[in-house]
Amino acid sequence: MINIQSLTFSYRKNKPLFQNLNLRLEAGHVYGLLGKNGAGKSTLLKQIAGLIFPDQGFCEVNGHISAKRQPSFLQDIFLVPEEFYLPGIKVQTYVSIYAPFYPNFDHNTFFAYLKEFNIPDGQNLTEMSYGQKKKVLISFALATNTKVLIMDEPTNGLDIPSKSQFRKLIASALSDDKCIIISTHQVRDLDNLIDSIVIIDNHQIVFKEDVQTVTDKLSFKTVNRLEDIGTVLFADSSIKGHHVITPNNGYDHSKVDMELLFNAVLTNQKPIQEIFN
Ligand SMILES: Nc1ncnc2c1ncn2[C@@H]1O[C@H](COP(=O)(O)OP(=O)(O)OP(=O)(O)O)[C@@H](O)[C@H]1O
Repeated sequence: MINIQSLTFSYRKNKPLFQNLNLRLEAGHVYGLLGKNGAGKSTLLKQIAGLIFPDQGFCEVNGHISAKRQPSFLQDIFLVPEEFYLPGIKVQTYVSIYAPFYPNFDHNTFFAYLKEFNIPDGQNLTEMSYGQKKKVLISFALATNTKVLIMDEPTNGLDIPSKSQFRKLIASALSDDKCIIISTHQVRDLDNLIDSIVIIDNHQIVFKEDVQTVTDKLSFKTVNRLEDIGTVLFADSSIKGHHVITPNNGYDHSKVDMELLFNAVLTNQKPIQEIFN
């Protein structure tokens, strides 16, 4: 569904952010895009959405080259940016202006999502807090029914109950023909929602695996003594003990600790990659 090939891009001369970056994303998945500050997550999402253009290579979405920004491409992709501006108008007016750009927009679902988030639909957007505006934008994004839905740090600014509502809404919106990409630092917010993990680092995609494959090949556990277990691929200690990643012997069914996996991939990349190759 999304095919990025040999993407090279820099904001400033001689400082490439991406160098021959390749990535394929399929429909029917919720991808979690992880990376350090400044790794290029937002930039990559903007490249996919056709908001900025490659220096070399291309991003192709459903057969359309993003940079060409054809109407048939734009009506089937929606990006919820990390920072956004909403005009000072009522929610209903906002919908009547912007929904027509999306032929599959579902008004009933939009107002149902707003209700789920406790946002009164008669309110003016200028009278809303940042979190409330974000809920309007997320509801709008989901109601567009676009094949590709991209969200940059969507849970930033959401209160604790809204985070679980958000997970519920995304899970219910996913279908076999949709691809959802979420960039986040708040991996715990998206636990149980993300089914594939993509990590960007050092101008490249350094890890891309579905959660099932990760748990088939790796075990995540907490132990008191590192000496008691065999090969340790990565360990992080806390007062609760040593949180470790070990190769899975084939019998373990542990839950992925995304934070631990992220730190492991960034600090001990080669042995982890070898397990997946
Ligand atoms: N408009 C711009 N002009 C010049 N440089 C930019 C611009 N936007 C981003 N950058 C630079 O590109 C790099 C990647 O930025 P980007 O926002 O894509 O990273 P990120 O992974 O989303 O970071 P964060 O986790 O902090 O949100 C950073 O070094 C940033 O300073």
